[in-house]
Amino acid sequence: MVAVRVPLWLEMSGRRVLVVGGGSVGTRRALWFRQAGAAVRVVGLSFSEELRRQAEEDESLELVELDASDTEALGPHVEWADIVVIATDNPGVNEAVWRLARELRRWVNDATDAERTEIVVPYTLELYGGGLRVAVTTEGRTGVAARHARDKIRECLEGDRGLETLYEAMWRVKPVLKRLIPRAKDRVPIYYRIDEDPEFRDAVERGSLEEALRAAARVIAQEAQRLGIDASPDEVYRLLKSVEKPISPL
Ligand SMILES: C[C@@]1(CC(=O)O)c2cc3[nH]c(cc4nc(cc5[nH]c(cc(n2)[C@H]1CCC(=O)O)[C@@](C)(CC(=O)O)[C@@H]5CCC(=O)O)C(CC(=O)O)=C4CCC(=O)O)c(CCC(=O)O)c3CC(=O)O
Ligand SMILES: NC(=O)C1=CN([C@@H]2O[C@H](COP(=O)(O)OP(=O)(O)OC[C@H]3O[C@@H](n4cnc5c(N)ncnc54)[C@H](O)[C@@H]3O)[C@@H](O)[C@H]2O)C=CC1
Repeated sequence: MVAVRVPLWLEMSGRRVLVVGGGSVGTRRALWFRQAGAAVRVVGLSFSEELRRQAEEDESLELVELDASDTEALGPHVEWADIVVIATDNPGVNEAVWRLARELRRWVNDATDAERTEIVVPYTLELYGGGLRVAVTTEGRTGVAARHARDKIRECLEGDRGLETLYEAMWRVKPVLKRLIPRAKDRVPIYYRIDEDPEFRDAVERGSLEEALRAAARVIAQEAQRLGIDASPDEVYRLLKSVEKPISPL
């Protein structure tokens, strides 16, 4: 396995995940992918109480009783999936499933072997109702250190009012700029003009969202006018205020 994996955020709705093993790890992974919107099928000799309960009320969570060492029976389930999660407590079975999934060119998340897993599930935290998310991993070298790092990052970010104000101001700026300034080449430098504007910075540092939005509106109107696009600071401010929150938390 290569040493450096590429960090990515994946949209999982419309995707299918096969989890092999219905114990505590299989349960965690199944619910994690299910929560992210994937259809999940769990194959195992037995299933946790939690999986059974959840599967009863969720038609996108399916439980199939099957011996995964029977690769002929498992084949169609692997073919059905985009991602195969390996999570049984039998190393021989895990190895066989890994081979089969690789043969069929499915992405593999091997929860039982950090070296050979293709997809790593990191330690995560969410701020601002899921608007800002952080993922930390040691790629299986030591989860304990990754967990501590995650908790330290949380402590550092949670108390930062300036960062929260910056986030709250800037998610409103993006759709307004996209609407007002059609060309990306013209638009992109404006994000930095706003970020560097002394009044904007001062308002952000003091945690004043209203003043930050006023300053952003002034910079945007100024830059728009320079490009021959007519927009007053008051109009831009109203546009900024009317932007709807871009995400709904998981
Ligand atoms: C590679 C990876 C798998 C992947 O990416 O799929 C991996 C691999 C392995 N972990 C093992 C053990 C444990 N993992 C946990 C917990 C979590 N482990 C998670 C991720 C990852 N674990 C990925 C890399 C993460 C990184 O390094 O940054 C979390 C974040 C997500 C989740 O699992 O849902 C979840 C956090 C839950 C939370 O805190 O919320 C606990 C604690 C517990 O279970 O409560 C233990 C037992 C105690 C211990 O060992 O620390 C073993 C067996 C070791 C052995 O046999 O000795 C292997 C296999 C191996 O090492 O080969
Ligand atoms: N990545 C992680 O965070 C962690 C990974 N692990 C690894 O995950 C493995 C599983 O751990 P747990 O879920 O706690 O074990 P568990 O004992 O709770 O569950 C094992 C599951 O595997 C299933 N299984 C066993 N043989 C099977 C077969 N032939 N076909 C189909 N299903 C089969 C069982 O039915 C059961 O549902 C551990 O052995 C360890 O290697 C363990 C802890 C954390």
